[in-house]
Amino acid sequence: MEEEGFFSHRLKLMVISLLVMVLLYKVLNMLWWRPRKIEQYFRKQGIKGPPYIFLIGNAKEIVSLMLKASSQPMPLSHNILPRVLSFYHHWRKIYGATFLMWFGATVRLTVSDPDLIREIFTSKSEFYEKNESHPLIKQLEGDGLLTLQGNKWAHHRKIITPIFHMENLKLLIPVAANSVSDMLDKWVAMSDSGEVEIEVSEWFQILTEDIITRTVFGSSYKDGKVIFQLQAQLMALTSEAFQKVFIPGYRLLPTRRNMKSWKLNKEVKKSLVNLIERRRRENCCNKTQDQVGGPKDLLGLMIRESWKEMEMDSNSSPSAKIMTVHDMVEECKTFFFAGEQTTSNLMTWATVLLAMHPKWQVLAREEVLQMCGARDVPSKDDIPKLKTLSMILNETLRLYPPIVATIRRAKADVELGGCKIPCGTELLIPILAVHHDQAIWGNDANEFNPARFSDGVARSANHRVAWIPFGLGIRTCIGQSLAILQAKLTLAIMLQRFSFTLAPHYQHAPTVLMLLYPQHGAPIIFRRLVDPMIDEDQGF
Ligand code: HEM
Repeated sequence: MEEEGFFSHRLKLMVISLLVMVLLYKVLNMLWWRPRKIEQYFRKQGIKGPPYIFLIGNAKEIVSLMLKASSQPMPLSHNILPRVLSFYHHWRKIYGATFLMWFGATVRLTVSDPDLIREIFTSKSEFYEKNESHPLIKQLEGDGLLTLQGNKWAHHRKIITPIFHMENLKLLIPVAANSVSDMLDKWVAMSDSGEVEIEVSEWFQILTEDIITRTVFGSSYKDGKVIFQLQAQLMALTSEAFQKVFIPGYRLLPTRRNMKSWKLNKEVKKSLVNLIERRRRENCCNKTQDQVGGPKDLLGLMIRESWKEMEMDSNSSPSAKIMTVHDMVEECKTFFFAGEQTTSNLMTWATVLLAMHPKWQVLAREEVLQMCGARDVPSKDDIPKLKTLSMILNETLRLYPPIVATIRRAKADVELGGCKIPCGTELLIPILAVHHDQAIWGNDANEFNPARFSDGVARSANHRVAWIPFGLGIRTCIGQSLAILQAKLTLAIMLQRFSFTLAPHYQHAPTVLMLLYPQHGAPIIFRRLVDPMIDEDQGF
């Protein structure tokens, strides 16, 4: 008996030791042997990069390069790549444009050749997928269009697309113009002797919050506004956390900030569920309610679709896809995340650029005055005719794209530009670097020259895949027409009422924290144009 117990004890010990050894092998393989093997695999193909460091990869060097670059403002130049993507700029000089780098034990290959970018996003897109976001961002972005994959993504995209049809967006113009006018009236009220200094990035954020809220909630705008104000607080808290050095698992600890975030997150979800349930009940009593008048909104479309799907489901196929309340909640969060700060950043940089380049400001104002006069807000028919403004926005998105890079992951072993890429490799596409590449845009790649877009985007550079601020292929930005419409409307009304210059204490410091933003704000001096027709003639 005793002998039997002794053997079973030894057996247990052996099994435990074996399990520990297997675990150790797996950990070492993941954190050491596999990265080394991948490094060698790429080196044999002529692709090098900064060496992998156990566990952290190149994170320490990336953080230190980024901190050094953002420690001081830069001259008033648009050569912002060395400051904004300092690690990319640094290693590209050493290893060439295609190099390997490590985020922890995850390998990333940089790809900036437009032919290869086209392959990844369009001709061979079935071999690539979106990667998982940073855990902090994951809780903000919602499990909606941005992150969904496969059939569920295609189903949601089909339901949501009608919101962004031009005919629908045009219906938003009167309310959007009212919001812009209200904002500018406040600036006038704040101005002493016709002049006022405005931190535009803050004001534009409030403005875009408003239009996104209308796009998402439509007739439930007021309730939606309260919810999105909470979501905005959550986003500010996450930005703060994002600036701290990332410690794995830290976000799970009950710190004061984490607890506040959890509470806000819960409140947002609960309020969205309540709002959706209420609207469903209303629609149930009057299913046509959302169809009369007003633009289509995200919530209305999703609820209507879920009714249709439920009817279909009860009649026929039990496998029909149904959009659940949870799906709707996640899509609302996604829209706020994807649409709010991106658009306000575009408007901020466009205003800064027009303040830096008065010649283009005058040209843009002349066009607005010619199309709509000095007082009338631009109508749905005027907006497409504002060609100079379109060129200015395209050039702004080229030089200062709100999203400076994107990532795809190889779903299988693939070949790209003659290079063999193992399954799981992440590809980093530095949109900002493509947009500033002299080989693509010519010697004036770092100059502000909207005229390069005078014959349209397709002819602005020597490659058709050179301008990609909204991404490319089937996962291209669904909200781009809304963003451009809002930016055009806002700038047009602003140009009608004010001339503007950089505040003397403006510091040029583009930096990236999720999106590209002005590190020290964007203070602009606005001067009221009493009669823009006359002021224009006098050369303002
Ligand atoms: C200037 C403003 C904007 C910029 C620069 C921008 C940029 C982008 C980019 C680069 C992508 C593709 C990301 C990738 O492929 O990895 C994207 C996707 C997306 N954007 Fe935008 N965006 C803007 C405004 C908006 C607005 C206003 C909305 C919504 C109201 C929006 C909603 C989305 C959504 C839902 C996706 C995911 C589409 C999909 O995968 O099907 N964006 N955006």
